[in-house]
Amino acid sequence: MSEDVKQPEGPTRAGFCAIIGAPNAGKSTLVNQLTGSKVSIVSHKVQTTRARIRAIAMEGNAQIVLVDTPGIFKPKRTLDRAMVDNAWGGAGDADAVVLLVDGRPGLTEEAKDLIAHLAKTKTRAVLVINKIDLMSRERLLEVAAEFNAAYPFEQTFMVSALNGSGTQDLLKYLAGKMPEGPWLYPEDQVADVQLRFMAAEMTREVIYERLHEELPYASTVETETWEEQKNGSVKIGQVIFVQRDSQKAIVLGKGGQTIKLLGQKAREEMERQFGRKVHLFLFVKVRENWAEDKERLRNMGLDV
Ligand SMILES: Nc1nc2c(ncn2[C@@H]2O[C@H](COP(=O)(O)OP(=O)(O)OP(=O)(O)O)[C@@H](O)[C@H]2O)c(=O)[nH]1
Repeated sequence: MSEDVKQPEGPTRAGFCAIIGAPNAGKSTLVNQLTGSKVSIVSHKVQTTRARIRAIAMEGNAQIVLVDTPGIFKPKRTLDRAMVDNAWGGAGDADAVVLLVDGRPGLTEEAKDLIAHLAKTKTRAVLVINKIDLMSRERLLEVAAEFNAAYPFEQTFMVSALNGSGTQDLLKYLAGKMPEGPWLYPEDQVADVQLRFMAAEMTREVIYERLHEELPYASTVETETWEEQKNGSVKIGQVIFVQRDSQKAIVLGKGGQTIKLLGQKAREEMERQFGRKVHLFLFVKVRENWAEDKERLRNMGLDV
C-alpha cells in the first residue's frame, strides 16, 4: 500500500488521469511521450477494454497514473452501451480528463459524440489537439476555436505526440491537477510496474484475439508476480479474472488446452517485446461484481 512507498521530501501529488479519444488519435503515442517510456506498446485492439491503468508518468513531485477507457464509440449492442457507461464512470472519477483528438479533420461526428458524453456526465476535461506537425497554424487555430465553441474545455493544448512538441507543457499542467497526497508507486519501481502492466496487456490481447466471440468484455489480467531469474530469464505469474464460472471454463478449455495455448502465445509476445526468455504462469479466478471505481483501480495498480 502507499504507506510502504518511500516518499520524497516535501509535498507530493498523486492521482489519476484518464485519456479518452477516438481510435488512432494517438493515445499510445502520447502515453509513451508523457512517460518517457522506451518500451512502447501500441495497442491495436480498440473498443475492447475497461478503464485500465496504462502507465505512470512522473513530473516533479507528482505521480500521474494514466488510465484509459475503451475507445468511445457508438454502441451497437446493449452490452456495449453498458461498457461505455461503465468506462465513463471511470473517466468521471479521474483527477484529470484529457480528450485527445487528431486535429486534422477538426470537429468530426466522432468528436461530437465524445463531447456529448462529456456534457452528459458533466466531466471537466482538457482538450489536446494532436498531430500538429501535420497541420498549418491557420488550420490549428480554426480547429481549436471550433472545439472550444462546442464545449467549455478547461484548457487547450496543441501537441505532436510523435515529436514531443507541446507535451511537456501538458505534463506540467496535469501534474498540477493531481491532488496532494502520497505517491502510489516508489519512483525506482515505476519502470518495473510499467513492464508488469505491459505483460498483463499482452495476455489480455491474446485472450481477446482468441476468445472475443465467447468472452467479449469479461476478463481482466493482472500480473501478480515478477521474479528475475539468475540466468536472465523472468518468471511471470498472472491471474486472469473473469466474472462467472462458465467463463472460467471457457478460458481453461477442455483439459486446460485453451489456457495452455493462451499462455504460449502471450509468452511468445512477451519474449519478443522484452527481448528475453519468459516463463509464464497463468491462473484463472472468478471475481464477481467487478467494479470500475477508483479504489479498484488503485488496488489494481498496487496489486501488480
Ligand atoms: N504525424 C503524427 N503522427 C502521430 C502523432 N501521434 C500519433 N501519430 C500516429 O498516429 C497513429 C495512431 O497512433 P496511436 O498512438 O497508435 O493511436 P491510439 O489512439 O493509441 O490508437 P488506438 O490504440 O487504436 O486507439 C500512429 O501511426 C502514430 O504514429 C503525431 O503527433 N504526429
